[in-house]
Amino acid sequence: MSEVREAFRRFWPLTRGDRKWLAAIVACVVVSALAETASILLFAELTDNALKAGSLSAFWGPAGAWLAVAALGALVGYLGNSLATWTAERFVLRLRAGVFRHVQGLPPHFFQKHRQGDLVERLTGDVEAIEQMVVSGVVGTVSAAFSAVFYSCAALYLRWDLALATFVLAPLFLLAARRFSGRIRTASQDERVADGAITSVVEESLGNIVLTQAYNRRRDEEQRLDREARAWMTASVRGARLSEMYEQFVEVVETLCVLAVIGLGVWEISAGRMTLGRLLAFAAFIGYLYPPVRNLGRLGLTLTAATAGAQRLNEILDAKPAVDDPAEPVAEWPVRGWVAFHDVSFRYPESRRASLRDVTFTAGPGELVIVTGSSGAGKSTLSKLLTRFYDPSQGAITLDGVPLTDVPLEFLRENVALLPQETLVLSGTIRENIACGRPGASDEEIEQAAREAAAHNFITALPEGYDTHLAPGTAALSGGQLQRVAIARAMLRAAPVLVLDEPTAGLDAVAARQVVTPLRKLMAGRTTIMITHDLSLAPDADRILVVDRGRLVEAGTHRELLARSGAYARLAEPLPDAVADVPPTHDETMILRW
Ligand SMILES: Nc1ncnc2c1ncn2[C@@H]1O[C@H](COP(=O)(O)OP(=O)(O)OP(=O)(O)O)[C@@H](O)[C@H]1O
Repeated sequence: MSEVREAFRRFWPLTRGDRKWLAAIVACVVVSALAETASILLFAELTDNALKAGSLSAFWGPAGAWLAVAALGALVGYLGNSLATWTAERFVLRLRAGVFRHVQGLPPHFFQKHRQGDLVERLTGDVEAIEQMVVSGVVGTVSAAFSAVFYSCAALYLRWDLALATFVLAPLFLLAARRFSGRIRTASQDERVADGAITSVVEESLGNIVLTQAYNRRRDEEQRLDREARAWMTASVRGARLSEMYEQFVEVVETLCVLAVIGLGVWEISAGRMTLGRLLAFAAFIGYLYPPVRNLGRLGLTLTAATAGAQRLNEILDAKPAVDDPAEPVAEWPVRGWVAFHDVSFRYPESRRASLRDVTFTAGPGELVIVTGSSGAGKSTLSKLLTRFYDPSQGAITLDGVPLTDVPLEFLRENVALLPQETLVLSGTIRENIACGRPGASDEEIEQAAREAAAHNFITALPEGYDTHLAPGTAALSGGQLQRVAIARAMLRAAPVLVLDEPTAGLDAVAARQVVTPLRKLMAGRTTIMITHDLSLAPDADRILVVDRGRLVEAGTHRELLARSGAYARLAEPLPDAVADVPPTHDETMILRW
């Protein structure tokens, strides 16, 4: 019960703004129940006065009134149900948007911990389960309670003694619901977890289809899906079996009640204490009473099933963003691009070892600072701190002398552009993919950026040119081409500070060279921090920083560091002194001619 209370405490506030509609829905339900009560009483009158007496003149009055009451009930029922669906969907819309907004602000390690399919399930199935509890559940409970009270009162009004005799069996319904609720909740929780696991397996397998096919992993993937699907089947069958058991048990209790009413009725009629019309009306009230009582019992089950969804959603909502907007942000200013790390140390949440220790360096406008080092040394971590995915555990990072923690997040990310290791593609056309660098950019500006990124020619050679559709994981462009689209996006962003994380990773030598020229254009006049293993641009760098196990072990120019014969010299060993000066290949020449 405390879980239900907790779920309400958290999600009920989301109905703010719609509560007047909830009240209107309940009013519709009350009017419908009243109309139904009136119809039954009119039916009794018709039976006793018109049917039994065979009098047509006694028929018209009650018949007309019954028709009017039925029409009113239908209209109000239609209004109430339409309103209920609209309000419920608005709640789902608001809740899903809120959870999605929250998820979007969560740090990278959250997404490493949660499988995508599971998150999808939480944003769809679990969100709807909460609606079932908070909106439909509340409306359903209030409606069922009102209806139950009306029909009970009507039955008591007709024959209080008979009514009390049949009510004795009512607690059986609630007892049954109580008995089943715990087990139904566990089954529903298992079903949701399994649902998420199935989505995850499908998504992961299809997203990795090349690996699956190339390494003949189809059978393994099928087995993985089969395992999850069987877990889902078991949970789903168990849930359905329990619900069905409950339903059938309730049917038996209902039959028991009906038989009791008929038995008592026959006795009363034979003793001349009741008319047939009254008995039929009484039986109808008792019959109408079952669905609301039954619904009240079932609502208990819905509630327990929904708490499973609420717990899963709470897990997401309780995850905290790693960074927040500053409480007192500095006013925006024309950023020059002075970046400084002051004794920065950083440990990932839930990690025991620091990934960066006492890192200090500066980079100024127009400078290229290359950060290199062995794999796992902490280079990408440095880029995550500079773009404020995380804040340092110790020390500070400043932009033009202002601590990043005082800079509004959106403004920071407008001025510090990141080109991450994996080329990121949005679902949309090439034009939209470039334009997301600066929303609102004109077609001319987009094409100009593409020209500078040496992307214009290959884009216009595509059948649909700039309107070619791209989607994550399915882009029909080469790695080098995608990287140049990303460079065009960064060109358009025109941020004073650039963070390039392995801009040539995954590209072969030719593609890498094709990217170098646009990269140089992109970096011109900006503060660039390039994280890379590829030292072909090292001779151009104003400073090279060598990171090893989280520490800055060397800093200097290419020549200075080579002369020192230390860590950098070992990293650069296989390379000639100035690889960047090699004459262009045939493909490079083609690119330069574009
Ligand atoms: N989310 C995380 N949680 C815990 N530890 C992490 C996380 N991400 C990275 N690390 C650890 O931090 C250290 C530095 O990682 P980082 O990705 O910065 O290395 P890198 O130098 O960029 O490596 P590479 O060149 O292979 O990309 C590694 O030991 C890594 O295991």
